[in-house]
Amino acid sequence: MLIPIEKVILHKVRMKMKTPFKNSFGSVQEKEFFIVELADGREHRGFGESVAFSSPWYTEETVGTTEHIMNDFLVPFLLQNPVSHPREVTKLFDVIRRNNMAKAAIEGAVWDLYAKREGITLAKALGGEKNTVEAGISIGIQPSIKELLTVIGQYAAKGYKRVKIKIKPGWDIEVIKQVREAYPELPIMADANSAYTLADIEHLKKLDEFGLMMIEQPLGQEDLLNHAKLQKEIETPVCLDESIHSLDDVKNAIALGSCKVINIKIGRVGGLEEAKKIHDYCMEHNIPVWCGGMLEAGVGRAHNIAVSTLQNFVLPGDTAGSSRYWEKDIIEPEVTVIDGIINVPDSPGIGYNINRAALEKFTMNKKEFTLENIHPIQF
Ligand SMILES: O=C(O)CCC(=O)C1=CC=C[C@@H](O)[C@@H]1C(=O)O
Ligand SMILES: [Mg+2]
Repeated sequence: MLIPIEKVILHKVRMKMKTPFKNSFGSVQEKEFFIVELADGREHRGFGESVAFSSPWYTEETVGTTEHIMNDFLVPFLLQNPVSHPREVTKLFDVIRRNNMAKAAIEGAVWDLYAKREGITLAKALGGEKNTVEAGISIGIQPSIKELLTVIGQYAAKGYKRVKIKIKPGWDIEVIKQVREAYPELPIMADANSAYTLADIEHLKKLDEFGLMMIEQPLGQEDLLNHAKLQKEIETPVCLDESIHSLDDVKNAIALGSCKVINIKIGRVGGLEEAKKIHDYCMEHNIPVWCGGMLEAGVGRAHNIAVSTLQNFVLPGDTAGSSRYWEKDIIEPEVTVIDGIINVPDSPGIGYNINRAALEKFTMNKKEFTLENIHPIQF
């Protein structure tokens, strides 16, 4: 049976984070994004969240490109071509190259709508089995090592299952050394966001003595070959983030030996269906995966929790609680982390309600699309 989509609403939202998040590229504090709302003409509403940032420092997508691609292509195309299962959306959108974050925002909303219509949780619709997921925390670059140690202490006290520390040249070996000395037992990892090149191999080898769970994306996003060379030389497992946009990228990375761990971000890989395929492939190849974060508000967070219930998400994700970034989230209840654990909600779909008052408060503008008001798309 087709999933009837009568109306698509794109809420353009702006939320201010409690504190800026700083990595090797720069700093984010104001986050603009879209909440995609799909109405089935009955009582069900499906929600998705776009994750691209305002400028193209993480991948090439931005809030502006997401808006253009959703408004002018994806939304009209979906309204014209109803699907009977969310897995068909990936195939439908395949005629449009890349723009994975725009695709994922809409595909995620179709999954939520589908699960709600079926009366099952999104986690179950995806084939997830866990009732709880482990949460890690990602900590941006701090003004000093002393401040970093304090921030880590606060999150360690909350029971987060692992701490990710951002590194870059000049803020790396000494930082990790001091963190390790201060917290000898804490599971820690480092994320470089491509701040190094293969010429830094001897420098990166120095990280081996600190027992890191992994180093995330040390080299450039196109550098699968060099990551393979690096992985052969260092003991610390390499995890790929920015290099992975599809199952094909994962196949290449594993065949080359470029990494031992994969960070799956639903937006970066174009949606939940591709995320699931990557998960399954990694499981067959003994590559553990975890769910990366994009500083999401509640809807995106809920999708991350649902995908993390799949069996091979064996490492804690960047799925912190709502209060990590937001004074007030747009879902209710908010996501809470207790002793590093999130209870997977058991009501249908994403399992959290939209707090309409909060959503309205943060909405800058809203566009509604129906079959009657769109320009037909043909390829
Ligand atoms: O959502 C979170 O809490 C994770 C944040 C995080 O570590 C990242 C988000 C976006 C870009 C990067 O800076 C970084 C990452 O590379 O994983
Ligand atoms: Mg990363």
